[in-house]
Amino acid sequence: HDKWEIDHDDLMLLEELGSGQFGVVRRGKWRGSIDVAVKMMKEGTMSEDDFIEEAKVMTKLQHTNLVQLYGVCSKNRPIFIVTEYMRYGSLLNHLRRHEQSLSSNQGLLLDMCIQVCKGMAYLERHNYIHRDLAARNCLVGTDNIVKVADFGLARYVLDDQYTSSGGSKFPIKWAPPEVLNYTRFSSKSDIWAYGVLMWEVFSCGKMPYGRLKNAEVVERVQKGLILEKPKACYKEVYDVMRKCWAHLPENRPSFKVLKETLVGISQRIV
Ligand SMILES: COc1cc2c(cc1NS(C)(=O)=O)=CC1=C(NCc3c(C)cccc3C)N=NC=21
Repeated sequence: HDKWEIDHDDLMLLEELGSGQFGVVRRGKWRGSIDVAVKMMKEGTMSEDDFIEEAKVMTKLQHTNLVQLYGVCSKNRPIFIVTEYMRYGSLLNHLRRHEQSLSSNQGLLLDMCIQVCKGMAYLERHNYIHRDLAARNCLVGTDNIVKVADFGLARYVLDDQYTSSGGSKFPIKWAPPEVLNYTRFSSKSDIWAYGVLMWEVFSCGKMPYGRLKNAEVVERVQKGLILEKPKACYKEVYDVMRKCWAHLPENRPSFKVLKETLVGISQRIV
C-alpha cells in the first residue's frame, strides 16, 4: 500500500468549496477527524499517470508555507487529489473580501508576501518551478497563514489553451518576456510572477493591467513597461517588485535574497 495512495473509504466528502477548470474542490474529513480538501479531477483535463508519478514527489515537499499534499485516490476515476484544508480559501478572494481593513495595514500585507516568499524559497532550494504563481493559487488559513498551492500542477494540464503562451487561458499577466517568447520557465520566471503577486497583495486583489487585453499586455511587457506602484504601497516595497520585473532573468533576485530584503524592510517599517 503506497504512502501517497489514500483509501476512498477513509474519505467523507462535505460541502463544495469551489470549482475551476480542472474540477470541483470539496471540503472533506479523512478517517473521520482530519480536515482535508479534495479536488476531483475532471476526466481528460490532466495527464493522470504523469501526475500520479509527480504526487510521490509532491508529498515529500513539506514547508509551513506550502499547502501540504496528503495524497491521491488513483484507483478510481475521477482521480481525487487530497490536500490540507485552508479555512479562508484563496488569497485573491481574501484580499478582495477584506480590502477595507487590509488597505490600511501594510505590515500585514508585507507579512503575507514574506510567507509566500518563504514557501517559494523552499521550492527554489529544491529546484522546483511553480509555473503558475499568483494570488489565486495561494490559500489562507487561520492566524493569517498564507500558503502556496498548485505548485507544479501546470505541467500536467492537457488543455493547450492553458499551457501554450498563445493560448486563451494562459496566465499572460504573470509571465515574463522569456516565457511569452520562448515558454522558458525557471525559478526566475517564478520571481517575475512573485512580483505580480506582490502587486496583487498591495492592490488588495485588483486585476494586474486592469482591463488591458492579453495582446496589449504582451506588447507592453516586451517594451519594458511595468505595473505602476499600488496606492497603498511603500516606495521601498515597490522597488522590490521592480527588481522582480528585470527584463533579463539573470538580473532578477533569487527568492532567498528576496526573503532577506523583505524581512529587512518589515523590521524597519512595522
Ligand atoms: C474555505 O474556502 C476554500 C478552501 C479551500 C479551497 C477553496 C476555498 N474556497 S474559494 C474557491 O477559495 O472561495 C481550496 C483548498 C485546498 N486545496 C485545493 C487543492 C486540492 C484539494 C488539490 C490540489 C491542489 C489544490 C490547490 N485546501 N483548502 C482549500
